[in-house]
Amino acid sequence: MRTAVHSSSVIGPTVGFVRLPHGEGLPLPAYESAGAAGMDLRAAVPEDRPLLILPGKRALVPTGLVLEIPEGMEGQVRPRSGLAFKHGLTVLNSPGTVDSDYRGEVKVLLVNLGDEDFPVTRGMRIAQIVFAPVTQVTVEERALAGGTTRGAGGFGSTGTA
Ligand SMILES: O=c1ccn([C@H]2C[C@H](O)[C@@H](COP(=O)(O)OP(=O)(O)OP(=O)(O)O)O2)c(=O)[nH]1
Ligand SMILES: [Mg+2]
Repeated sequence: MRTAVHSSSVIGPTVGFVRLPHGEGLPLPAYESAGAAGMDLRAAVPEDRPLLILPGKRALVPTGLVLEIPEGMEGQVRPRSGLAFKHGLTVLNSPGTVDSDYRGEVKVLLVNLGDEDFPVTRGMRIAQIVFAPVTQVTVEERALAGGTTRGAGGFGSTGTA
């Protein structure tokens, strides 16, 4: 049973959603619980032609949506943990980055890491998108980086336990 879509009391920035013709009839993404971080994205594949992803293969899945994300924000396309756990299905480039100036269709790059064929059907919730602030920095070339206690230690330099 699907639970009701919640309308959060949190008022955030507004993101524009434009539905493309092949997305007609699909529900717009929505927060599925009051405190959800992401909105689920649905597959805008033809009703009569599910997209079959074979084990080890990947597919770019259309969502039927063009977004208008405010400047200073991005959309992060992330896997749904249920699909990853049950079927080994994940987002290959996770988190996918949707730039605020992108006006093409948002697509989800799914990869099947499971051992069975996975059929993506129309309207299936295949991934989620999280909107987040972005900071663009100014590049300042320097001759040397200032010293720190860590220095160049990394990749396990502080131990494993
Ligand atoms: O999961 C994703 C990732 C990206 N995009 C779209 C929106 C993003 O703004 C654009 C470019 O993404 P990215 O910068 O990750 O790809 P690129 O390989 O660097 O392509 P480009 O040269 O177009 O930036 O592709 C998606 O629809 N879904
Ligand atoms: Mg890029």
